Amino acid sequence: MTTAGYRIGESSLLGVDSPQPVIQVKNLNVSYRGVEALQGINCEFQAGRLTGIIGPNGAGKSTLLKAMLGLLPAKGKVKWGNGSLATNRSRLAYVPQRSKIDWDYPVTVWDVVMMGRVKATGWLRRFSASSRHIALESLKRVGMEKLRDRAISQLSGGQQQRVFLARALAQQAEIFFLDEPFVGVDQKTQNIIFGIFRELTASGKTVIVINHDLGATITHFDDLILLNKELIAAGTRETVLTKENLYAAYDGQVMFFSDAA
Ligand SMILES: Nc1ncnc2c1ncn2[C@@H]1O[C@H](COP(=O)(O)OP(=O)(O)OP(=O)(O)O)[C@@H](O)[C@H]1O
Repeated sequence: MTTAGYRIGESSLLGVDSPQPVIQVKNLNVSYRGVEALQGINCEFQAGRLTGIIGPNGAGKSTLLKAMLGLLPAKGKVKWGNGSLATNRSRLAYVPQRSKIDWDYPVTVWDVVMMGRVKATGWLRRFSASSRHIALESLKRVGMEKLRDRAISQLSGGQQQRVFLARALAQQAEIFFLDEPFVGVDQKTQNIIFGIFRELTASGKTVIVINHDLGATITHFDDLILLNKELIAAGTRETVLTKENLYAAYDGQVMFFSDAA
C-alpha cells in the first residue's frame, strides 16, 4: 500500500520538474465531532488535467473537496498557487452533489445559469448584455438552451446536472470542482460533460471530480486520487489503478478489471 502523496502529473513521475501545482494539499486532517474522516492527506493538482477523486463510500472524498474549498474546518494546509483561497475564490466553480440541492426551489434554468454571473456583476446590479450572452453560450454548450424557461424541478437528473455545469461555465472559472456529476445521469449527458471537461483541460483549466464509478467512466481521467480516510495513492490513472491500490482502498471488496475477463 502506498501512503505517501505522489506529485500529480506525468512529468513529475518522470522526475522532470513539473509546473507549479494549482493546489497543494499538505498533511490535511478533518474530524467530525472527534471522529477522524481524513488523516494526513498530501496531494497536488495540476492545471490542464482532469483529476478524479475516488474511493469507497465514506472514504472522505466530499470531505476532501469541502476542506480544500474552506467549507469545513481542517488541520493542515491547502496552498493555492502563489495566493490563498481568498485570492482564488473568483477563479473557482463548485458543483455540489445533485442530492444536496433543493430541486423544489422555484427557479428556472435561466435563473440558475445567471447565478453564475452574480459575482462578476455585483449583488443587486443589473446583468449586462455581455453577462447574458455568456450565460446563453454556457447553456448552449450543455445543450439546454431550449429549456431555459423550464422550472428546475421539471428536469431529468441529467438535465439538472447539465444546468449546474452551465452555471459553473458561466462563472468563467479556472478551477472546477464537481461532486459526483455522473450519478443518475443518462449516457448523452455523460458524453456532453466529459466533452466539456476535455475542452476545459485543453485550454489549461483544472477540473477536479469526485467519481463513484470504477467502470467505464474512469478511463476519461488523467490523474486519480484514491482515498480511504488516508491517501492510498495519487498520480496518473495508470499508476493509481493497480490491483494492490484498489484492494487496499476497498478492503479487498473490489473486482479488478482483469479479474472479470
Ligand atoms: N457532517 C458530518 N457529520 C458527521 N460525520 C460526517 C459528516 N459528513 C461526513 N461525515 C462522515 O465522514 C466520513 C466521510 O464522509 P464523506 O461524505 O466525505 O465521504 P465520501 O467518500 O464522499 O462518501 P460517499 O461516497 O458515500 O459520498 C463518513 O464516515 C461520513 O459518515
